[in-house]
Amino acid sequence: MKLQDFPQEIRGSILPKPGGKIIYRCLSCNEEFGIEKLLYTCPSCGQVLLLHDMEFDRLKQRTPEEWRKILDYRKMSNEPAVSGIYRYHEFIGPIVPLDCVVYLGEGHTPLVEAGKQLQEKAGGRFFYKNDGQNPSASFKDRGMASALSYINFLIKSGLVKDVLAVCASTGDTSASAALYASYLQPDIKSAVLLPHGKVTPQQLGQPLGAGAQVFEIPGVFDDCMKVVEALAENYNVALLNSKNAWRILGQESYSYELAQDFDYDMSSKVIFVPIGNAGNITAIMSGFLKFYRCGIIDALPKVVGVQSHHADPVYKYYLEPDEDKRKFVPVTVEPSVAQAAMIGNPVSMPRVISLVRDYNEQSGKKNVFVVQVTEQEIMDWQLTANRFGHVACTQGGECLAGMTAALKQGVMDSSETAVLDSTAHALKFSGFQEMYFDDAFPPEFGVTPKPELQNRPVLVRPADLEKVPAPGKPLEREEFERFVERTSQDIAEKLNLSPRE
Ligand SMILES: N[C@@H](CCOP(=O)(O)O)C(=O)O
Repeated sequence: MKLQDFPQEIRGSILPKPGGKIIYRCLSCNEEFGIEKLLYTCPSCGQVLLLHDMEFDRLKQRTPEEWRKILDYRKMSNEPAVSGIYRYHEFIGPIVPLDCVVYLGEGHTPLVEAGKQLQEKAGGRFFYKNDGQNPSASFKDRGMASALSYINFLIKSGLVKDVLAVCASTGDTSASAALYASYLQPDIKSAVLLPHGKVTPQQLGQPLGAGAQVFEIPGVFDDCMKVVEALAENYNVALLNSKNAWRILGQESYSYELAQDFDYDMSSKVIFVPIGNAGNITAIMSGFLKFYRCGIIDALPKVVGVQSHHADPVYKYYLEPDEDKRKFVPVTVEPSVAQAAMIGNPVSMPRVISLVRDYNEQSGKKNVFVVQVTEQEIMDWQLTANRFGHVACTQGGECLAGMTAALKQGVMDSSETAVLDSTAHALKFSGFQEMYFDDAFPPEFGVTPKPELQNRPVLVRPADLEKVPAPGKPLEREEFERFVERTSQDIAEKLNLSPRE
């Protein structure tokens, strides 16, 4: 819709102008720092940071009705800068001018309700939010659009130049970082660090294709992360992991979209999210809290983090009911099909601890939970979901397994509606499906295929045919007719088809 066609009272708010006052705040010592320089940890005490808008309360000058109207009307604008995560500009990056916004088609991913049969099998009503339908096929693009828009702003303001962006990754962050950096070249180049052999071939191909420098190193993600932290500490590079608080702001868009998808009614909703480096659960809680503080939603949904028993440090932390006795202990991860979340020492853990406290306090009750699932359950539920019309990745399977666990434990009840985060596209993780179908999982995964979920192609090659077509070698007419007749007969037999009357 053209700007002049929006209702008069809304027109001036469709394209937001820069505003607010954003600062970094340390989660431990509360010290505040300006944003002219990229910071990842507190220069005073070394703790992680979050970004705060010192003028956030100005957003409360608009009534909740006005906000909903503005956000809903923005949906109709074709202006690229407000077509993605910056539809929520005032909540994500209010200081970023619209001409610095990098939009590659991220955000506004489909929310798909599971069919009746699948809901019955799983025991509750649920939707998948398909974040694999982002440009680099994962939710990381939300955070990357925010981080790179901000860096673009710094470049355009002459505050930084010739940026080398670096990240450690289990595969999705690197794909996303490389994609967004390549869009902004020559001002930004990227280098990504991957744990050798622990990233799927599809994910490895993504940064290579985008022209990033790809380094594979021994160990697991946690080891790569330490190297990237050392690089960011000692060299002039821009760290693009979610330790970078701009990533968190962008990923808050997930919550804003859900609020909008449900017409701002978040009561009786349960949001399931896998926990890996813990940036996403941080962003989800933070996003809902901001909308709640402005009255845009009038209920905070329940948030349930899900972890595999092969990478469960956050689950273990919350097993201790007494808050004062809780102590965070990183774990050594074991192979996981939810490979994107195979992380034993999440960098956002201090943010999680602080936000869970805040979220529960604002909710007036315990409203954040963490459940644990097995590798077997993750695979079985991923394949089951996809048998019923979804494109869930293994992390999406982890969420559905988490929902069934939450129903059993009474964390969720049958009157509630769940939203499951399929964080990436199923195709990135098709190797795990192949292993399941071929019963080829190495024993350390602990996955035994259920025959009813396995599937394999069947080669049809009638034995009595002398010749069959081959690429570049078509058959003569009669031979070809014979080939079609015999092959269709064989398929009909295998499918048990009855001939037409
Ligand atoms: N699953 C992540 C791990 C890094 O997470 P980040 O959100 O801190 O960048 C990946 O895809 O690499």
